[in-house]
Amino acid sequence: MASISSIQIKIGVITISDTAYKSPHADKSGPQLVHLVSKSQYFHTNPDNIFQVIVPDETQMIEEQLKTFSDAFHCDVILTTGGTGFTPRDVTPEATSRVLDRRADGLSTALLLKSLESTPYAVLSRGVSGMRGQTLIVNLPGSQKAVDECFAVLEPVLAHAVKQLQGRIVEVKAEHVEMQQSAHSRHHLHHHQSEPQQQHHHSHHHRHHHGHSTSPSQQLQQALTKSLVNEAQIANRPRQSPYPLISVDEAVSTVLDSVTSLPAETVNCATASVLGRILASDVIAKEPLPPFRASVKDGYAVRARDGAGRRRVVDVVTAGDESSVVLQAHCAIRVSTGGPVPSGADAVVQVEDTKLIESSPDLTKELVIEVLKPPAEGQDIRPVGSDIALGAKVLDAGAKIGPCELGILASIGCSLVPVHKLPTVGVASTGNELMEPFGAGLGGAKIRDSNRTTLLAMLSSHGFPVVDLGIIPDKADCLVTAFEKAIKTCQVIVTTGGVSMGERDLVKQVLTADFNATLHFAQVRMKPGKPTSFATLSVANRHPVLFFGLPGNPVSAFVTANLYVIPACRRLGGWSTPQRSVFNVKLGQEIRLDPRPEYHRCTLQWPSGIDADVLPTAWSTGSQASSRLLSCQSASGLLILPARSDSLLSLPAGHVTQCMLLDCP
Ligand SMILES: Nc1nc2c(c(=O)[nH]1)N[C@H]1C(S)=C(S)[C@@H](COP(=O)(O)OP(=O)(O)OC[C@H]3O[C@@H](n4cnc5c(N)ncnc54)[C@H](O)[C@@H]3O)O[C@H]1N2
Ligand code: MOO
Ligand SMILES: [Mg+2]
Repeated sequence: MASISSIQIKIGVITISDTAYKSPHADKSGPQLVHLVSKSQYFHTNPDNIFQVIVPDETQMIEEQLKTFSDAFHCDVILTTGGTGFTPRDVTPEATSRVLDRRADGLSTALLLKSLESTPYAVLSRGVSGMRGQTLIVNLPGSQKAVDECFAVLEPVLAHAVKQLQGRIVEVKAEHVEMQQSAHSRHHLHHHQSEPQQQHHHSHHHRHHHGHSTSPSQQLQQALTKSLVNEAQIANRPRQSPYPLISVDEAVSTVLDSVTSLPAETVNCATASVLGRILASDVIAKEPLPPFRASVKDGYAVRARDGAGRRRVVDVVTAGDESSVVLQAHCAIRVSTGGPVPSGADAVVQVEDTKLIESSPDLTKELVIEVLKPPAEGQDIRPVGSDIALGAKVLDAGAKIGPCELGILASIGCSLVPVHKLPTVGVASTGNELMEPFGAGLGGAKIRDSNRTTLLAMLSSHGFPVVDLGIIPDKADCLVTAFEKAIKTCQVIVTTGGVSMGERDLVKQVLTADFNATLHFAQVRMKPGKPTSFATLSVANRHPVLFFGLPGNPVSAFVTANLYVIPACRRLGGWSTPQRSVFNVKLGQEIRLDPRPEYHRCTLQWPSGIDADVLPTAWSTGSQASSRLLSCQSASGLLILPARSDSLLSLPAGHVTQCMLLDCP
């Protein structure tokens, strides 16, 4: 029993009832389950690890909630109560079945048998059980009495089920051994007090710092509690940010200086993946263009030295054809634009500069024409390689492959090119308040997660492969689990939220304490985006992983992603000048300054005349609150405004200031 009772279980309790959803006080079974769970003798559940919600009898909302507890909160067990009966609104088993990967009917049968001891009506409960990923989900009936009875059946087996589900059987065995050994060695402890106290050292053990040996029980402890951050001691947190406040320029240079381009890979020019990529080496033409002497005009191939005058039309070549005739004196071969100029000819005369003298009676042949002006040698002929010479460098290393570059590669038959690899960028939103954006209705103090949608779309539109890392609750363990997983597949990890001064702002602590990441900066003198944090993580045999902890406010996340994340990803992808273009604009209106240098969203009106001195006019998008994403809607640029000072409170209309262009590089 002792080894079983050491397990920490994270539990989600969902009351499923229209009535309880409308009046939460009516819910007795949910609180009862929480109570039973927290006082269990069979396993430990820290109060922070019990999540409880009420949802109505709506299939989609039930499904969403099960997924959130399983996929985002990484609950070990989800217990539902209610919605298992026969009324039309009872849909819990259907919603649950839709999210399960595997069924565990034995559990539901056991619950049924237990309930049948009290009432024959228990047969009307349709609850199901099973697994979604590493989460065990069990439907319990709605009544408090049934909850008590069913929990009594579940309680003794839950911990074992969780361990099995998470593949911790080996650790369980190791723990038995370790317990026996430690009981043995405790007798000898006081004899070794002059030796280093190794048992304290594990608190400095970082992930990815292999080489420390940890005992099986320490490993088990880490597997269970994950983070080394002491998130409970909120009174211990600093009351001022310990990180220096740096300038935007310094922050941008810090980011770009710590990033080098990813190595090259060869991509096929016939695939869309090549567009927007940066060439890793020069491209040399292995074919000339044109590959033959090509006519520039529709007309007649002639010998220039024959001058003006009559020519017999001896052959015809249209584009794509060849002529086997070698042109003789005072003859002409009719040619078309792009067709090969026959040998013997050294000029082309356009049809406009000729006159028809004689044709066949059925008009299908031109027999004789007259060249009206004396032609010059080489006239209207594109020599071989005149557009692209054989062996010439057509594209430089560092060039971005756009539509024309791709066309150039096509024109010389270059099907494979070396380009810098693209970083895979993972995007997560952190926050206990967040719900999936496009799912069911909101409740309580929840808001919809918009940052992930914005950032994933922004990164994809810049051509970077993205991974949706979901919503991570503001819990150190959850952050550790999510980051560990993300590091395996992503070169860049972008989170939003959890980087400021709040007690649940744990991102930086987890990065430094649990991952030994180098935190380069965590405060930037800018509005929005002050708590923007940037860290790098060394991973063996790989490019360092870049970590951007962007602020949670939607505008702050958008602006800082443009300033830091996009340039960093571009540099990884091989861009030598990855920053957005900055140019001068004229303010269309007076703009009041913020105490911090501000990146003020604006629309731009481009001058239509040809006056070289006229600049685009910039207009504010209105309230610049960091929470108001509407301030970014239709914004073409970010005005780079200085901080307010006593002598400068606002900038007048007509003032010329710098603007960073958002809608193109
Ligand atoms: N005592 C202080 N408090 C705050 C400071 C400060 O210096 N001292 N800085 C403020 C500034 S500036 C910003 S910006 C925010 C940044 O906070 P966090 O990065 O810790 O983000 P959260 O606290 O998690 O959330 C802030 C805000 O944004 C909303 N949010 C978060 N994630 C999302 C999302 N995915 N989609 C939509 N909205 C989201 C969240 O609900 C909060 O309202 O801190 C200030 N506080
Ligand atoms: O810097 Mo925060 O991003 O103002 O809102
Ligand atoms: Mg915060």
